[in-house]
Amino acid sequence: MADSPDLRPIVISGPSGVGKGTLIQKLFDTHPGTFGLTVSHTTREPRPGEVEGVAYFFVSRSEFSSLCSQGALVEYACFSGNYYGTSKQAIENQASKGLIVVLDIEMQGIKQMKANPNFNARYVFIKPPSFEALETRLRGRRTENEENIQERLSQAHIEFDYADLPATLIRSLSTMVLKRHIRSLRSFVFGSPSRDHT
Ligand SMILES: Nc1ncnc2c1ncn2[C@@H]1O[C@H](COP(=O)(O)OP(=O)(O)OP(=O)(O)O)[C@@H](O)[C@H]1O
Repeated sequence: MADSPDLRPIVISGPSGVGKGTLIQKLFDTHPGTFGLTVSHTTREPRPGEVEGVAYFFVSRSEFSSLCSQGALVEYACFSGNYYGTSKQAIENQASKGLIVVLDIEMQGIKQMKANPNFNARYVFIKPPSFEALETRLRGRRTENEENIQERLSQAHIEFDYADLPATLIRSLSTMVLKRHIRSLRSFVFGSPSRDHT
């Protein structure tokens, strides 16, 4: 009898411009019907044409906060004042169809996932052949202005350092970061400092 397939999610991370999107597209193109993407939750307003449950699950800040405190999200982050997160349910929806979920997650999200002992995934960090190659790829994409490119390159140094840390140290740092995240989300949503000093 054949072994059952390993359906643990594959979590891809790496500095901006390294080629994560390109790689994921290639995975889907070369192995149709094998991989799946998840629909994220967000507190941002839907844009015209965006369909609930297709582009995102659109929720209020307090709904997002309760998802968080119920442990329903495996990771979340705030960009431009809006929260975005990946739910366990979204992953399970794809896994129940026999698909391997592929997630493209930035460093803060990786820290949260690694701090969660109930989230079992395979982590892949994509490194460029050199820092110069990363800069060439970022510039070659022609989607960013100079300020943006510099920001992304300095963030890349932080991500390389993180990726090179031993796994045990990453786990303990991640737990601390996760607790801090939950506290700041609570005070952002409810407008008062948290009394949780865990
Ligand atoms: N293996 C590769 N060798 C050289 N160039 C590559 C490689 N993979 C991707 N590229 C090019 O690098 C640029 C960045 O790729 P891509 O947009 O996939 O990066 P990304 O990691 O998804 O970035 P972001 O996190 O900012 O979305 C693109 O122009 C792409 O064509």
